[in-house]
This record gives sequence, C-alpha cells and structure tokens, in this order.
Amino acid sequence: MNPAVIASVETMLEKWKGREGEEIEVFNEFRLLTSEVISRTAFGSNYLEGKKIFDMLTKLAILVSRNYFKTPIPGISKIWKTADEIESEKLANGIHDCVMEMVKRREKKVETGEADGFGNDFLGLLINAYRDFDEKNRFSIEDLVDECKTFYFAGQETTNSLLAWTILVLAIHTKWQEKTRQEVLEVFGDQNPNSEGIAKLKTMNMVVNETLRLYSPVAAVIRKIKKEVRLGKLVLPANLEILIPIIALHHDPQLWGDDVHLFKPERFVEGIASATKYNSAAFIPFSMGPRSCVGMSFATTETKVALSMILQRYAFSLSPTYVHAPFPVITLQPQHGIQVMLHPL
Ligand code: HEM
Repeated sequence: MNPAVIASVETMLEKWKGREGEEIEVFNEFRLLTSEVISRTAFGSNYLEGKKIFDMLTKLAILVSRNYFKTPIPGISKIWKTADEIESEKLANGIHDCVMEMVKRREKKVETGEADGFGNDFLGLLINAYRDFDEKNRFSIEDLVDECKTFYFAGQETTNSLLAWTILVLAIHTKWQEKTRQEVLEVFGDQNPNSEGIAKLKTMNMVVNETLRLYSPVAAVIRKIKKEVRLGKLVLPANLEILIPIIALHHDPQLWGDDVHLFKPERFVEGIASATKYNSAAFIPFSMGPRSCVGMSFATTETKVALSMILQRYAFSLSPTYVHAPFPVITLQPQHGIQVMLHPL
C-alpha cells in the first residue's frame, strides 16, 4: 500500500475533526486529496507545488470543453485568435514553465551531487527518457510536458469525480452505507487499510462499480478510424473521428434492464462479466483495448482506501442544500458540489 495515499487521507480527515455535525462539501475536499496524492506519488512534490499546475489545467479543461465542437476556419487562427484561444495559449505556456521548473530542480540536484539520479517516480522516469543517451529513444521536452499534463489531469480529476459520486450514492442509500461500513470494520477494525484487506472488500467493490456505471467520470472517449471498417450496418471511412459515449452504454436499458437508472450494486454480486452478461463493451469506465486507462488499479485502490478511512470514522447523510446537477467538463462533475452532513461514530 502506498503510504502517501494513507498520509494524504489522514491529512484530510484531520481537517474534518473540527467540523463534525456540520455540512461538508466533499467534491472540493476530494479535489485537494486527489491532487495531493498524484503530486506526491507521481511528481514527488506536495499539493501546493502542484496547485499552480492543477489550477491552470482546470481552467484549460473548461476552455477545451467549451470550444470542442467549434470548427476553426483554416488559416484564420494564424492571424486572428478568439479570447479563448489567447487564454488557452497563455495557460499552456504557464503549465510548460511550471513543469520545466520541476525538471530543472531535479537536474540541479543531480548536478550538485545532492541526488544520485532523477528519481524512480513518474517524473524521474520521464526525465530519464528525456536525457536518454540513445537519440532514437529520447523524449522531446514537448513530449515530457505533454505526458505530465496527461498524468496530472488523468490521475486527479477522474478519481476526484469517482470519490465524490460514491459519497453521494452512499449518503442517499444509507443501508448500503451501513453494509459497506460493516465490511470495512470486519476487515480492518480501526486499523489503517492495507492491500490484502482492500482486495477482500466485496461489497465496496460492488458499490464502486455501480457508481462507475451510473456516474462514469469519463463520459466518452474519442477514437480515429485508421482504415475503413464495417460496424453493423454502418461503413466508417478512414480518418473519421468517432465518439464512444461510455455513459450512454452504461444507461442503456437493452444492456442493463428497465431498472437501468436505479442504484443497485447487487448487479455486480457475481462480478463484472456476469453483470454485463459477458458483453465486455457494456461496462467500460476505464475504456477498453490497448489505450485503456493505465491508472485503473491505482484509482480504485485510492478510492477504496479513502472510503474505508471515512467509513471507519463517520456516518454521513445528504444535506438539504444539495442540488443534483451532474455536468461534463471533460470529467463528470457535480455542478454545485456534493454537500453532506458528517456524524462521528
Ligand atoms: C476513476 C478514475 C479513473 C477513470 C474513470 C479513468 C478513465 C480513463 C479512460 C476512460 C481513459 C481512456 C481515455 C481515452 O482513450 O481518451 C483513461 C486513460 C488514461 N488514464 Fe485513466 N482513469 C482514472 C484514473 C487514472 C489515474 C489515477 C491515472 C494515473 C495515475 C490515470 C492515467 C491515465 C492515463 C495516463 C491514460 C492514457 C492512457 C493511454 O493513452 O494510453 N487514470 N483513463
């Protein structure tokens, strides 16, 4: 078990101590938590250091999703840019500079002898690839910055969303909350979670899968057709971009039955294959195929650790101020946050 995950959850729960009996907005709480986790595990820095990058990435995500379906007029964008294009460029340059600062700090440590390598975390591996002796294997600096952006964003926003929606469903379905808590207490008692125990949490696994189905953090993925292909009655030409609507598949009554919109974790009691009637494309929160999510196991473990530690300490119910408004900003987010009332056990 990664100690950085436990330490980051402990920091969050320490802050909650003074707020018992009060309303708490968990989407933002989990934003800090998941940012801290990815900063510490992948980049060896803390949340504050990563904060500048996260803030810029969040603003960039809003601009990208706002302009995604606008077709640029060829040639025009070279001489005239919209306000959003100018802002996006500024943000992209800002992110580039921040990543470069982190890279330079590590390089300096090696040059001054303070460290004997660039590190074994994700950033360390990227710097090694960027400095590769063999030119053919060498990463460009643009590749390095791009990989960092993907990892920061893919690792944080998605898990942030999953954790928040899971708290929502458990705050509404209190029987499932109690069942999941009982399981956590049976496996861990009042001890911190460990990997062996996490693998035993069957009820929690069902709850997390049902949340991933109903509130898939990544609502859709895009793929480009490489060569002409027949898909059912359709012939898709090469170079066409298609959108695969994950969330629509997860809400299709033909695949899931008439109770498709209901929260029913028992669907997953016999595992994913049985829940999907052996249709592997019916449940794809992490996409499928060679470009599926590399962080799946990390994300589900982080989610289960955080949930276990919360359930060990608190019961929670939905606050009357909560307004249900899921909206996609690249990931599926609760537009007005998720407000719950915390009750110490
Ligand atoms: C609940 C949490 C998560 C969900 C639902 C999720 C979902 C996805 C999906 C659907 C894709 C495919 C995107 C596409 O093809 O356009 C993807 C890709 C990716 N994810 Fe995740 N992800 C999660 C957490 C994470 C975490 C924690 C990390 C890193 C620590 C991560 C790293 C990545 C990376 C690097 C890719 C790109 C893989 C590639 O292009 O080959 N993800 N993720």
